[in-house]
Amino acid sequence: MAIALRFAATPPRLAAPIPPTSAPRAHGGVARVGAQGGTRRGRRLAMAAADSARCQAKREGDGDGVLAGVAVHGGTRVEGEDQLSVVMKFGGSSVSSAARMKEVAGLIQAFPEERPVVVLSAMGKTTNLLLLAGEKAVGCGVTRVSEIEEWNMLRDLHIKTVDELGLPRSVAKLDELEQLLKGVAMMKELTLRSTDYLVSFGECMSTRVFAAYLNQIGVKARQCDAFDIGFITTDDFGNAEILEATYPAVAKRLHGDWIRDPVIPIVTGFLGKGWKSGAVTTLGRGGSDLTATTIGKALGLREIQVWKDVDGVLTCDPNIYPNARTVPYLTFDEAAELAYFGAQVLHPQSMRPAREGDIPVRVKNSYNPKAPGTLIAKGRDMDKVVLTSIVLKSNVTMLDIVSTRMLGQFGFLAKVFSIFEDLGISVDCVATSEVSISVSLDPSKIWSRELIQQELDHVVEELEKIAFVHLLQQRAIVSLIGNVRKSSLILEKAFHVLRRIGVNVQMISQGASKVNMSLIVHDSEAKLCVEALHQAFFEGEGDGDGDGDDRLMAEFDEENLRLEL
Ligand SMILES: Nc1ncnc2c1ncn2[C@@H]1O[C@H](COP(=O)(O)OP(=O)(O)O)[C@@H](O)[C@H]1O
Ligand SMILES: N[C@@H](CC(=O)OP(=O)(O)O)C(=O)O
Repeated sequence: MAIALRFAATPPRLAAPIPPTSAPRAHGGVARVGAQGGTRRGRRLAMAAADSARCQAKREGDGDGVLAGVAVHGGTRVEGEDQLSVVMKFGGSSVSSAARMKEVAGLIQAFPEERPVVVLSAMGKTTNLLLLAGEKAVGCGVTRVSEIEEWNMLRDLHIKTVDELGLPRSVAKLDELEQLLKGVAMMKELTLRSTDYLVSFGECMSTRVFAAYLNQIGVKARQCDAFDIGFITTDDFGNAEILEATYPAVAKRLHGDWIRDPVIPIVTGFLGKGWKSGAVTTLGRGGSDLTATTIGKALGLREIQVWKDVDGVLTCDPNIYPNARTVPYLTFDEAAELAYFGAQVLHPQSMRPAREGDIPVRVKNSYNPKAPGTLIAKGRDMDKVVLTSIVLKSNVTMLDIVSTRMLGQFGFLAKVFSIFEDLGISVDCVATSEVSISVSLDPSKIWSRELIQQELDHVVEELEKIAFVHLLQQRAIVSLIGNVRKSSLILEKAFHVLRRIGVNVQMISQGASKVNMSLIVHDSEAKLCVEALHQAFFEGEGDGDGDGDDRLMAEFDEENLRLEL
């Protein structure tokens, strides 16, 4: 196996750290300049822009109610009481029952000075249940739809929830959903397009129930379907991309509605409208985070909050190793890399709008709102940062591709990658030498779908026309997200730990992102690696034999301690 290690050029210096704030801040009525208007000149420009937009809105009689107080997508803005101020996104784990919805309503009420846009996911595991119910409906026959276990589970959950919240059962759209499942059973067919429509019921139901509950307790709210308020996407059902036109459209709609009638918008996460088909699309699993950051950028909001069931982004997946700790600060780049390499806590694309709009993202725990959470922003002081988080992506397939031709030939890499492009397969990690290339393949073209064997056979067949190919399955990528300026320190320590536990690394890759070093190991050893690396980097354990290794560990512990202080 060829091992190649590519080091990045000198990383850029990042900006000063951002002061922590443990709870959303109030602004009263004082105009505040957003992140991009931080300088005096910026502030003057922002004021001028706001004034001119206000004048224009006045001149135009505020036609359809838009831009009265300047809501600029991704641009400088001035915040006042006529503006929505934050996004609060609550994931499925935060709204999994009536009790949880009451808690979330309490959280929104706890910050009366905020003017939030609320984004909700489907309740609990509803999306999974809808997908399974749809699959079963295809083969079960119309008369047996009512027996589908997953349909019964999600129907019972929604009925119990509306009953406990004291709402009419009709709020939950369950009849419509049952009709749809019967339609699928009748047609004996579920396309990607109809799957998205089916799955959209999860968010359509949770938002309707929650908005009705807020109104019932006297907090004025308006339910909004993302596909009706300007979320315009590609027509890639199951994994649609948000198009640029979304930003002005969403800003116009949400801001206009707010000016006309300032009640809290409760927006369906995860959904959009295909620009050609006009049909409902979904943004890939976990896509409500992306809905939230898109709204944040569209309206140029002060902060995007994503409320989860953990105390923020953690040093590793707590399901893999429960001693995981909260990471207090992250840059957008670190968070994006972490999400892309498999940390389920954030949608892989969700950092993009936040980064482009320079809107800080706060990851909070709806079960423990006092915990400060994680603040994700453009820059942070990286001087004392060594390792930030360890991410594991399992069930990865690797290909070792060795050229059949002589050294020094050109175009080999181009040929290899054009084959991947033609077959629509995305590559995660790459390591190259003169005559060989090792790649790991993204196990999912569509977020949760595994690369199927036929596709793999096809890739190998194509590559074998130009190279010797070895297919290696059941591998795992252990990604070390950290300060690449300390890459030697990180790798020295990591390899020391891995040698100690007897694990052989099969490939190393360090991308240009400057925050991620990826090690490929066998799947069966991956969990052990994460545990041992976590203990060494975050729990201060050497191997205890009192030699230089322990001194190295002590040096690391000292650095980490300084960081914590
Ligand atoms: N590095 C990590 N930090 C925090 N949570 C993680 C991490 N890796 C995986 N997770 C998992 O992600 C879950 C939160 O994400 P998700 O289920 O999408 O939340 P929600 O549905 O509330 O948006 C946690 O419960 C945790 O099990
Ligand atoms: N309900 C969708 C979208 C989503 O974002 O969910 P969550 O926020 O619970 O991860 C899903 O399960 O993929």
